[in-house]
Amino acid sequence: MPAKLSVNLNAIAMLRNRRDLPWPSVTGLGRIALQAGAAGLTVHPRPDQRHIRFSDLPDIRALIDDEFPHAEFNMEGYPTEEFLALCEKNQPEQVTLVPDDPSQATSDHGWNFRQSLDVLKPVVKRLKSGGMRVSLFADGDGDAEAVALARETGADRIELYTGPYGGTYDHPDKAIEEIARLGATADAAHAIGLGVNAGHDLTVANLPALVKRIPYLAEVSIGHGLTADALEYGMAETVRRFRRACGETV
Ligand SMILES: CC(=O)[C@@H](O)[C@H](O)COP(=O)(O)O
Ligand SMILES: NCC(=O)COP(=O)(O)O
Repeated sequence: MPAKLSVNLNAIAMLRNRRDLPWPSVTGLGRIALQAGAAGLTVHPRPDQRHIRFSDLPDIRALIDDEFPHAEFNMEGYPTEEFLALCEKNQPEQVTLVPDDPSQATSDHGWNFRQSLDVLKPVVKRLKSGGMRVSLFADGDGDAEAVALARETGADRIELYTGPYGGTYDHPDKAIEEIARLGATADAAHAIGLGVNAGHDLTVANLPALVKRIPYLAEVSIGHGLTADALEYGMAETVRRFRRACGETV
């Protein structure tokens, strides 16, 4: 079963924010991605709104509801009251909780489930009671005990942080090691009924090995590498290339 592709629009929004102008359009590029067969759209509305603005969220919600009712909206963020209220207002199909400090340049680690269990449990319950699926950002370090704790929060899925794997683009031997670690973590999650997503620094080049190792991978959310390719191939053709890399026949 191919992994579903969710296109992250953060980088599009970062480009838009360079000027006080409405282009490139976040919803316009999101529409092209969905028209090309992406399964959904992902955004990470960071507290400083450096790229995705809170005002983008209802526009993306409306795009999916009005034009692509079978697509999914995935919102990522740290569970502050502000972020949780944004989730409850915009009702994404999935919320991906990440342990990011507002000062972080990007997401670069998963949850410490041993330390954060008591924080995550009520948040997961609140979001699920609001009808949203919950995924937790997790390091692909093969720690089965941590995965069991992720399950204990009540979350539906984990999202494997694939940044270290993405960074092995010029070290094939290290890529094999990272795939093994990610696979072990995924297997531990799958064995106890947790769904498995993945994201961060994924590309057309590194996706096939990940999808092959984790055949039950539910979804990959991709923004930086996909946007870079879209500058070269256009968004529609890039989405088709990434869908093929996810195992889809396109
Ligand atoms: C959670 C994750 O790995 C990414 O989706 C994250 O949203 C990237 O954030 P930036 O686009 O702000 O780097
Ligand atoms: N959760 C990962 C994501 O949404 C996009 O990450 P990246 O492809 O921008 O690194």
